[in-house]
Amino acid sequence: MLETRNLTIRFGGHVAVDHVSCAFAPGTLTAIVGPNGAGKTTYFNLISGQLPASEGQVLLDDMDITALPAPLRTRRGLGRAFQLTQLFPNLSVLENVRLAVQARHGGGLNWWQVWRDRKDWLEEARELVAGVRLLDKQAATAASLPHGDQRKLEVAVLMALDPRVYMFDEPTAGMSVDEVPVVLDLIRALKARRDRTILLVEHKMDVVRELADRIIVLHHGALVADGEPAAVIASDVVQQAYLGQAPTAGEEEAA
Ligand SMILES: Nc1ncnc2c1ncn2[C@@H]1O[C@H](COP(=O)(O)OP(=O)(O)OP(=O)(O)O)[C@@H](O)[C@H]1O
Repeated sequence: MLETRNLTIRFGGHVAVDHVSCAFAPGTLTAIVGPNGAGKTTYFNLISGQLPASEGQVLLDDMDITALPAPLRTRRGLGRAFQLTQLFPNLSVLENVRLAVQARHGGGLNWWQVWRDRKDWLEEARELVAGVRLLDKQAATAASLPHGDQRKLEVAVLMALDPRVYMFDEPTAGMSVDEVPVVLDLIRALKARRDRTILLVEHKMDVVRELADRIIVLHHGALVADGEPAAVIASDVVQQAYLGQAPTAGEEEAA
């Protein structure tokens, strides 16, 4: 179980994440939504350790990991897609995924001959590369890929690491229309396993509505709604703070 307690960060006088307390259970996909600047990415950064909390805690299986740097949180099972640093730019698509498979099996990230000979790991890597539709580019270096392909490769690397907590920050942003379903299918398959905690920051409400078991809403850094998707989307707080800001008929007349 991943949990944040009163998690807060201030930038000068600005409170970007404001005492957010929330628990995320395995087998649940939680979408984090909110207007631009609401604090979603900053909340992710606090959970994954990219930013230090001003106040509050991050707990993983009841262990306080607030003081741990990002790599140690990763080692404990927090996995975040879309940190380009995860990729080795000069290695091929297949090698990037193979190294992640190797890391998961405890082989570390050293490029030793002995690990290269593990045909089963190579096969697993190839299946993951096929899953993101990059087999035809398996020999290309990560650096040479167009943006959408790099993001798909990041998903494959994350799947290869198979963390207990998956964090996706706008997974389909910058992807072409034919790439989007590939990534959504993978998230769907992951969700169907029902054994992983999945956090998803996503602006596209149709995606959120379809994938999320639960939605939390951040607004000005604070948690303002939390619950079952249909109810949260219909709630006044979301309609006003996020979705429409559509004035009611009465307000239109008054304006
Ligand atoms: N390193 C930083 N220094 C100063 N202010 C920051 C920093 N990081 C984020 N902020 C501020 O914190 C607030 C929350 O930003 P954040 O990027 O988390 O919002 P968001 O909900 O992810 O927005 P978007 O949907 O546009 O990605 C914003 O006002 C932003 O300017």
